[in-house]
Amino acid sequence: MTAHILVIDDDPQERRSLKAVIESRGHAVHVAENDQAGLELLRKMRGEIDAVLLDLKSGEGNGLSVLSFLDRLRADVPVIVQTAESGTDLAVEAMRAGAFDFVVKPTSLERIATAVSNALKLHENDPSGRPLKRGRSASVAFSDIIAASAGMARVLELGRRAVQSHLPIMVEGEAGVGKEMLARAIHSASERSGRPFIAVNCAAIPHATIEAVLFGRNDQDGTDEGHLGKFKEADGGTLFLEEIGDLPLHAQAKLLEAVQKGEIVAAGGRSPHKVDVRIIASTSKDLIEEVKASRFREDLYYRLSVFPITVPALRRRKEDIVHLARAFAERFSAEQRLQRPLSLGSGALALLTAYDWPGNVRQLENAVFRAVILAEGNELTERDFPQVAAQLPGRAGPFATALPGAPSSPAAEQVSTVAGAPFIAESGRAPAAAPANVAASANVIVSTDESGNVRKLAEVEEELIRFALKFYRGQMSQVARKLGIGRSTLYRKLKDYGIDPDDPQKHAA
Ligand SMILES: Nc1ncnc2c1ncn2[C@@H]1O[C@H](COP(=O)(O)OP(=O)(O)OP(=O)(O)O)[C@@H](O)[C@H]1O
Repeated sequence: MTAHILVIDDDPQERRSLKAVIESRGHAVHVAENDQAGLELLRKMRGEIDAVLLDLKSGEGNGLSVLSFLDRLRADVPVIVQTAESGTDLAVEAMRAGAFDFVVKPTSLERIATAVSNALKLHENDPSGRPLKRGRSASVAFSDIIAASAGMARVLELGRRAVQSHLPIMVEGEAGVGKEMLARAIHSASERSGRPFIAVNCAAIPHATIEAVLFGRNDQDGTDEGHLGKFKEADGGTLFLEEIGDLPLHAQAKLLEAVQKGEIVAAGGRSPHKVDVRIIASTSKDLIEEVKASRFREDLYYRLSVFPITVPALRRRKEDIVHLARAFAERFSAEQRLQRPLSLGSGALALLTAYDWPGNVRQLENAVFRAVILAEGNELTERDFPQVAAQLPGRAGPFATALPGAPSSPAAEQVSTVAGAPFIAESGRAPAAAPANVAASANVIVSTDESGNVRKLAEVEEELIRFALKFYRGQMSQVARKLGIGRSTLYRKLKDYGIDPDDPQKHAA
């Protein structure tokens, strides 16, 4: 089948070469010389482009504008970014923003052709939605929410309690933490479950039309059925107002009235209509700050935040990562009709746990999805998560060759076999979840002494600080940040333990 590939590159020579190599694989190529022209083509050919190959230095927007455009569009198009060695930071940013893959120039045309084939493979396997924002089933039960950490157990407890009440709920948390999933679970467990759950992303609707979208619009002959408005659509059910902090002030005033009186007035109309809607709002912004800056009405804030639930970022509940990754691997294996679900090797699990996941559960879900689609064996290994490996400092993994800008050092070499995170092991043996080679590595912190007793906290702390100094090559602010302590505390501890930051392995005489 001929696929349509859009190449965005400002260098005419590069465009010609890329066009030739992609066409030689039987695909049709469309070229654009900058982001703007690329966006235009995407708009015109919406639905027809199967993958985008984007040079990150194209145009003024540094290519990232195309990614945010795709994001806004929730377009079903994998994007492969190309960048020069000096632009690898940008490439990593792009991966976070949802790019499918990246290649660092100079690279072989073969590597690019393979990246395109992989992207098409992914696209073919999931034509329903862009991997970054996968669709979710309408009905979500609390039992579908994977929660192994104490933080998430608390969220579920609050969620279950919220089911019983009729109060508005405010779900707070970074993008991708699972706010909508929680809102859906609350709806499904409530007596409103037989009625609609309507989600509206306030950040995605132009200010000029938001009132009509929410409250409907009256045409001259009465209410236009085509513009019922989300409140009416949700009547008897739940209205999920995503990114409520982005609601413009004029719509906030109308929303306040709706919440206070249970009545709405359609845009252009005068008479109020009764509605019975439970509101669940969500925000990734600090709404108190928005109130202080007069961008959000204080009275509305208090009305909506009667029952606040904060979903913690994934990096603050790392215990969930392994469980989530396994569940996603199982789900995607079943979706791909694999004979047996793909398992996750201990190296892969350690890698996934070491990473901070700025895009939270959604990013993890996409990483596992990509890995399942492209996997060749029965088990997912570190090699199946090259983007994650590339973003861990001091890591020389399979990706190091593709990412010349990645940090490398003797420390990096030493930790490369153990996925970037120190394991806490019992004396003399590696933990079950750790790779077999972990015990032999410098990346193990032993938790018991030779007589089998738990070691002193101070000893373990000293060892961890020495490890972190080596791992981050003596970059004190990074070491302090990663250890979760202030710089002055770090300096004090160095002094207490007699650690020389320039030679952390040297023991004081
Ligand atoms: N605890 C969880 N268990 C299983 N899947 C989860 C969990 N949390 C999130 N997900 C999945 O992660 C993805 C992102 O979740 P969701 O859309 O609910 O996040 P969000 O916080 O509403 O994101 P955004 O603010 O960007 O819209 C979804 O596909 C969801 O199914």
